[in-house]
Amino acid sequence: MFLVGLTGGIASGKSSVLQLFQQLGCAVIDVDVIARHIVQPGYPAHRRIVEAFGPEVLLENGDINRKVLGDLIFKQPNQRQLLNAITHPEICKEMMKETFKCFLQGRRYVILDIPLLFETRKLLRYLKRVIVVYCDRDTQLVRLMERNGLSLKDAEARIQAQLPLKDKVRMANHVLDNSGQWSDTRRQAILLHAQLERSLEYLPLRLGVLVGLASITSFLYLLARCLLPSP
Ligand SMILES: CC(C)(COP(=O)(O)OP(=O)(O)OC[C@H]1O[C@@H](n2cnc3c(N)ncnc32)[C@H](O)[C@@H]1O)[C@@H](O)C(=O)NCCC(=O)NCCS
Ligand SMILES: Nc1ncnc2c1ncn2[C@@H]1O[C@H](COP(=O)(O)OP(=O)(O)OP(=O)(O)O)[C@@H](O)[C@H]1O
Repeated sequence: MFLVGLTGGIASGKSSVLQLFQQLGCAVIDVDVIARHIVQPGYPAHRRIVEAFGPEVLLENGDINRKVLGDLIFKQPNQRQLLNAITHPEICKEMMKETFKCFLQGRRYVILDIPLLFETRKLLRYLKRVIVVYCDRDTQLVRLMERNGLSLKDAEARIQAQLPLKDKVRMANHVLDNSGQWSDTRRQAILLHAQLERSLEYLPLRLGVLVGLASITSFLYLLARCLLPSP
């Protein structure tokens, strides 16, 4: 099974594209969903967040107040590092479990939406391909402000907390430009899906050819040893 990473910037359109790949029949894993799961009350990360940031980051029902915690960590890099140190190992464990489930289901490849793939870099070596969902900065700002009801200043702080999207584009194998209409992105994603399906099909084939060639070479070598007189 092969792993394909999908990343981008905050509100660049990763989840929308991931949903489309899922509709096209791909196995998908959304790391933001995992990140929300592992901070529920009762989980170790929840306890450690309260210890580190205090009860101010809790709602009345005990859930994490994501708005308060978000405002805190997107403005202060040291607080962000602290939250990452608590959540990332737990996210990683859960992601490995989900990936293993896909393997047991016999999936040929799985697409993982990992927002901080290039910031953390740890998972890059396991990925066969990386797709970056790009959109220009003004569009990203507007979409982020609208979706999260943020001021310009707060939205800019969130974008600043990540590597520039242009740098991520340079490190990608495939780029989907989501600056325009959704129908345009959808068209690009459908083409990319077909391309991925084709190219990943060739991998087992190439392996088969290699094994075949190795077997023929060994057979010829043994045959030559039997037929040729020994010195
Ligand atoms: C800070 C939190 C509470 C804000 O919650 P909120 O519901 O507002 O945002 P959500 O979780 O939907 O994340 C939205 C996007 O924010 C960006 N983002 C989230 N966490 C971080 C971070 N630590 N550093 C930089 N960008 C981040 C990503 O692009 C993500 O896709 C939450 O994002 C969180 O718990 N983050 C820590 C876990 C993490 O690193 N998640 C990112 C996936 S590895
Ligand atoms: N092509 C598009 N045209 C208009 N709106 C779009 C387009 N693509 C995405 N959006 C909207 O932009 C917002 C961000 O999209 P989405 O949630 O898919 O981004 P994301 O990269 O997953 O965000 P995050 O990093 O916060 O998880 C959403 O409100 C979505 O509906």
